[in-house]
Amino acid sequence: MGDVLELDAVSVRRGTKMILDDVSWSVNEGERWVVLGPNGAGKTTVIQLVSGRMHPTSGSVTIIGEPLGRTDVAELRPLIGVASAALAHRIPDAEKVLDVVVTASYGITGRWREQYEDLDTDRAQALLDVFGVGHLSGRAYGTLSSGERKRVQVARALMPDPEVLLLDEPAAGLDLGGREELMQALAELAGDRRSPVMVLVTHHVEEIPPGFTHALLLKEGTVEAVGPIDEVITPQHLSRAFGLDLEVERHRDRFAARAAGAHVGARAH
Ligand SMILES: Nc1ncnc2c1ncn2[C@@H]1O[C@H](COP(=O)(O)OP(=O)(O)OP(=O)(O)O)[C@@H](O)[C@H]1O
Repeated sequence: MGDVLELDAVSVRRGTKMILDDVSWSVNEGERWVVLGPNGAGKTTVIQLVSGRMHPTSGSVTIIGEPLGRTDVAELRPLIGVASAALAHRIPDAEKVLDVVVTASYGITGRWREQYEDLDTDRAQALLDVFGVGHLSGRAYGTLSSGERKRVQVARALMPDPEVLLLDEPAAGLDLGGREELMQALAELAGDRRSPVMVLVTHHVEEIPPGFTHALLLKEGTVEAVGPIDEVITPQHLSRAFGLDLEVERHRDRFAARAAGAHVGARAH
């Protein structure tokens, strides 16, 4: 099977700063990837490249078999669903939740005069239902909690039935309940073979949903480790990437990490 996404020796430079330095990565059909690394490691830059929103300074990017630079990105965009804080900021507060999702068929935010087929509204409602926010479809987006908004954003990203789903920190800012509900919904999505290829960016191993198969671990714009998730999410690799001695546990399908030697009650009074 061919690569769905590929970075080949990609570097991105801004001024004198190398944001990505010789990064190679390939994503195949059926895979669910987590892109992990500390602040500033280059995770969002990777997402911008593979969503066709940025070109590399050197190296090549291939998106769904099409080389970036020799392809009309406008044609590729509907094939790539993205949920990110940057895109979420563009959703008007007054927009009805159903419309937030339905407008994604046309790659726009803000419903204005477009006519939608019943089929589209039915699909949007079904996606909201899958993420447990179907009962909010008539509400204004601005009235939702951040957890509810995150789920609406993922439903929106899935609306055009993309071949790739890119999720940039989908659990950021959620409380424990909100995070766990989102993890469950993403785990179900990851476990469904009809789902698109998934790439999820996070700083936290606790935010990797069950069913994710591979990981790309970045450190200061370079690849610290890449491959099957069990080979990448190890104390050695995470300690090097985050620059401190870490312990990593795996319980069933979830990971947890903490500083080595950190024990409850260890703080002196
Ligand atoms: N236009 C720019 N000019 C200079 N530096 C930039 C520019 N855009 C991004 N950077 C820097 O590139 C680095 C990588 O940014 P990126 O947003 O990809 O990291 P990240 O891993 O997503 O970080 P975070 O976890 O904090 O969101 C950061 O140090 C950032 O400051």
